[in-house]
Amino acid sequence: MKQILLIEDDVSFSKMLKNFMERHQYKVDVGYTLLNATQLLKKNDYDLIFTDLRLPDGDGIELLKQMKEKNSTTPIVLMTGYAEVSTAVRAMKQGAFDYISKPFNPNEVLEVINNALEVKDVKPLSTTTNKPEKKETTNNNFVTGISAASKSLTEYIHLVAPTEISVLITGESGTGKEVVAKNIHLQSLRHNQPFVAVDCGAIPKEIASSEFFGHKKGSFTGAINDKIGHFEAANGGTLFLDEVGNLSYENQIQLLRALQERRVKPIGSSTEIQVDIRLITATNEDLLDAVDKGSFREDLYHRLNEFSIKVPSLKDRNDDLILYADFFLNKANQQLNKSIIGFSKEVLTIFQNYNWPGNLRELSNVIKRATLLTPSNVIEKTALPSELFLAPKPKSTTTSFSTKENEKELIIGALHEADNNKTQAAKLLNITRKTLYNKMKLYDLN
Ligand SMILES: Nc1ncnc2c1ncn2[C@@H]1O[C@H](COP(=O)(O)OP(=O)(O)OP(=O)(O)O)[C@@H](O)[C@H]1O
Repeated sequence: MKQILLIEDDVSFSKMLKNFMERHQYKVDVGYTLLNATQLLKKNDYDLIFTDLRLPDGDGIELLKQMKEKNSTTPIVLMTGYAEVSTAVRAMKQGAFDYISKPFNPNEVLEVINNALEVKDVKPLSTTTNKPEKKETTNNNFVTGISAASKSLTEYIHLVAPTEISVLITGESGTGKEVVAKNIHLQSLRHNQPFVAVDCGAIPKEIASSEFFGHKKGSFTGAINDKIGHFEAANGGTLFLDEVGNLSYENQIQLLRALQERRVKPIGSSTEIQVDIRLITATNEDLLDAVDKGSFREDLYHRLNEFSIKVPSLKDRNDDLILYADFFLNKANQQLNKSIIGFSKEVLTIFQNYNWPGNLRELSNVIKRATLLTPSNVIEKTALPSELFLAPKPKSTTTSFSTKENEKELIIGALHEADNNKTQAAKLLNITRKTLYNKMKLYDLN
């Protein structure tokens, strides 16, 4: 049985991790401090060391140095917080086998352990040839963020997924609306049934009904075969209509009818087909505004919007940025067959200061391009497109908050940016919540 030394000062977390590892047939000793770990290492031989980066009496890097001095071949995996990823990257250069960022999921832990033990069995690490390869540690395609905005998003997904409620997902372009829709499907009772995603913005209105409901061969010029429509294809599962605001008025009527009757009739057919679908829609437009203007039917709007979820913009998920960057880097490494291990400090600062108007899609593209352009194992500023550092994010925290003239505007701006969340707005303004309340009272902003 392989033996792991787990070094973690958080007692309940280490207990949980130990139990998990033991359930997977590893023998685990726990050290709560660096001293504790050193004593255990004197007494026992371990196949793998899994250590927190920060320990009460030192850090994982010190342990790395000690092991190196002893010419140890035991792979070391560091557990880090997201803000410490660049330190972990430095540690890997000094010989750590891998790092894993908290919070991590069980599959990631297993994958890292397997990778490390595999390398130990096949090719013991030596102190001179310790150029570790960063392995993909993320198993699925959904990263659950750690920011407050991401946490409430995850909570909403969990809440609504197991129901049959129609969900309207809103949010800027590239925030991950389709990924959220897929996730709702995967967490629903319909997860073994089809998930059919349709981009309504890409369907010309003349052929929309044939796309949605299908057609019979010969029913119109160009109908050379029978075609199954999206409703029928999604039968039993989930139909996801993206950019739903782009549907023509006529298509909206057809959609509403299909949703009310739960039956569709392919063009040219005389028989109706019963369909059982769960509907999820998404839009980056203000649909209520479209309802007001009369371009979107109010009855359809209410039908689609039994529950709505707003996917936060990347600029409002600052705490998640490094986590997503790391995820996209792993993905790009795999796609481009590279093994870049991280970003320079300067690049991370540029990422934090940029506004990301294209959200996660833009971040993913920037990282893929940079991965392609980077010849070394760390992404530097030179691999980034210049718009990232020529247009820094306006920071409401700095500037002239103390000057009375614009104080009120800054507060309004921060409240708006934080979706009226006072705690978050206070954070943006770098003042306490109490000060924010006082100032709101002063400026009559209640
Ligand atoms: N939670 C997530 N974890 C990992 N990757 C994500 C996540 N959310 C989004 N992405 C990635 O970000 C990119 C944009 O996501 P998606 O296409 O779902 O955005 P969208 O809001 O539907 O965009 P649009 O409004 O343009 O249709 C995709 O590459 C997707 O894989």
